[in-house]
Amino acid sequence: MARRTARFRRRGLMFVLSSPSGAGKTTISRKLLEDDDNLQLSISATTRPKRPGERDGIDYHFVDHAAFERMAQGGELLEHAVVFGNRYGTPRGPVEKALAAGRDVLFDIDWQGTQQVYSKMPDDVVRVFILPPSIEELERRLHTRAQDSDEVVAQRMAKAADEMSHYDAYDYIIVNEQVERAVVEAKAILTAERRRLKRLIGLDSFVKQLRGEG
Ligand SMILES: Nc1ncnc2c1ncn2[C@@H]1O[C@H](COP(=O)(O)OP(=O)(O)OP(=O)(O)O)[C@@H](O)[C@H]1O
Ligand SMILES: Nc1nc2c(ncn2[C@@H]2O[C@H](COP(=O)(O)O)[C@@H](O)[C@H]2O)c(=O)[nH]1
Repeated sequence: MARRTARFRRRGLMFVLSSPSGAGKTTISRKLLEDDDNLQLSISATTRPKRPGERDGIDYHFVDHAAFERMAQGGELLEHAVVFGNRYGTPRGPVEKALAAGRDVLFDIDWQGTQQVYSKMPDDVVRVFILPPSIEELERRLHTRAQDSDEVVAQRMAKAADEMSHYDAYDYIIVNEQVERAVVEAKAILTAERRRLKRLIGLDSFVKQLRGEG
């Protein structure tokens, strides 16, 4: 007798990482994306100047102020905020398309953006806040990244305490001491959130089939 393979689908989720600048969001994100075919990065638009090694359309969509304003006014951004004096925003189209196709989307956005996406799509958003092991280590990381001037590093350190004050608006906290450990923890959260009952579509008929009712 042929085996019947009952199937059910899942709506994609929005996996949001926030932290003070330099705590390790980009590092952790890259490792998550490397190992996970069902996860894609939301590529933000920003008016910030490109850092050495950054590529347009891969790390960010680098746009001027007029283009950013057009996107914001035209409703093309799911959220947007001013961070460290530059504008950042999440293009809406790729996110909606991915979620509908059951793909998960990873966001590296600040607390203001997290608040906006959560208020619009609370059932789809999983919020993770990354803390550094100490404030001294955070400063060391910003300096060793060697991509920002001392002035920019000082500006980011001055904002770190304010950023961290928003930790309690998140669902999960990861202290990024050892990057491998932090990645394991982020993967565990993602795996568990993917199995949440509320994200599964058509489970009812699968269970009916299992119960011999289908
Ligand atoms: N666990 C860790 N131990 C040591 N260094 C780390 C660790 N995690 C990240 N780093 C290093 O710290 C620096 C900052 O990390 P990263 O760029 O990932 O931070 P970020 O949170 O994305 O910052 P931003 O918000 O400014 O984009 C990088 O040079 C990275 O290699
Ligand atoms: N609200 C949003 N914040 C964003 C977005 N993209 C990035 N960010 C945050 O900005 C700071 C600085 O990033 P950097 O790359 O200039 O170091 C960091 O906290 C990011 O998480 C966005 O689309 N919306």
